[in-house]
Amino acid sequence: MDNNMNEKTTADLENLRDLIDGVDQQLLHLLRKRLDLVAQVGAVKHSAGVPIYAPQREASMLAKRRAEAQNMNVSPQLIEDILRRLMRESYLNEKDVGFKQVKQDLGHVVVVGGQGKLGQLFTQMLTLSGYKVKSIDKNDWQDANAIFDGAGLVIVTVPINVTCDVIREKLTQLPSNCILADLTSIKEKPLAAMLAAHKGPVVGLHPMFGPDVGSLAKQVVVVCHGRQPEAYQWLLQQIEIWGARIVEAEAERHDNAMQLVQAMRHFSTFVYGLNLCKEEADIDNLLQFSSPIYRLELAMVGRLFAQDPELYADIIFAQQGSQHAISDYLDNYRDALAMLKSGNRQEFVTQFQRVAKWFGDFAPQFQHESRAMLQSVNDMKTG
Ligand SMILES: C=C(O[C@@H]1C=C(C(=O)O)C=C[C@H]1O)C(=O)O
Repeated sequence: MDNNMNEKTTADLENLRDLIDGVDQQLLHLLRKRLDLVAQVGAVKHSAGVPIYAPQREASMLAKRRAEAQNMNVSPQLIEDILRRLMRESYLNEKDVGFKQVKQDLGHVVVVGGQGKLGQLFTQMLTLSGYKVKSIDKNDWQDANAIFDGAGLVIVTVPINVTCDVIREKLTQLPSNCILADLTSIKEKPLAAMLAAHKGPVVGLHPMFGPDVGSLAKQVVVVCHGRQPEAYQWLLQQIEIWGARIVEAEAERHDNAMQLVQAMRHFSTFVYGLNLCKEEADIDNLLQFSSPIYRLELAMVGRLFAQDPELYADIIFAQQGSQHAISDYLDNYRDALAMLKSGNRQEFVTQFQRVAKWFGDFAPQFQHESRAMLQSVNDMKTG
């Protein structure tokens, strides 16, 4: 009765609500119990070196709970949603006990760009796995010799536009058995620069996530092999123990995909924001009228502008090829606009059907996936 003073109520309603409060409190105790068990799982995994994320266990557990829910006349989707949310919590909690250290006799790790957000994330994950990590950043190069001496792994994670220069100018004297890796979101040029600068093991990595993920469970790390894969196999295993999936790719193909997945995507988001700004759209007002999908879209656009412009400039300006992808988009936009201006409604329907056919089974799959997202956006609403 504390905060629902203004909402209409009756004695019957209050009685039922007390019972619901009791059930929710029991749920809370069960959650505590589950978290404690998960913490024990985390400790066992830590000593056994078992990955934090166990997809087969999850699938079989979900299938059983869904079947049981059905028998109890509970929506299977409800229990699945709840368990998925709980599993997300598990990944975070399992992380607290640390991770098994795959490579015991490495020497230390140097993170070049250790002050950056991704550098900090990898430093944290490596430290949680028992490695000694030293960081070197813009202003520390006078201490370089001491920092690199005895390093077993050097990870470069500096802005894209200086990555190759840093590799070429600073990383030519590494110990010969040291692994040289980078985390840049383009792969061809940094990989070539690393292979030229260093004669030992080389690997290109691209973590396909931002530094705010919390846990690496289910995230993807792209690997482009450079030289002596047997020497850095342990690193890939270590990343898998953190919960991520390793996807091998050829550098040129990866970079081509990034023109669409990153440069084009972020650029069109940027233009969307620019347009809202120039049109002096009233965001408060738009939100008042927003459908869940608009809210989600605005969130995806707005979150870009909460981040570092340099990072996105880097991604968008990194590859010449991105300009072609973006120009093609503009051409298609222009053609579509001409179709609209000419009032050719039939042509719109025809093109729509063409795209739908091209999406094929992905269209209904994406509709299903996005339904869950839209519902949770709606759940987030308060007043
Ligand atoms: C708890 C575990 O770790 C993860 C979390 C799970 C959960 O919270 O139920 C299930 C599988 C794993 O992805 C486990 O392996 O059992």
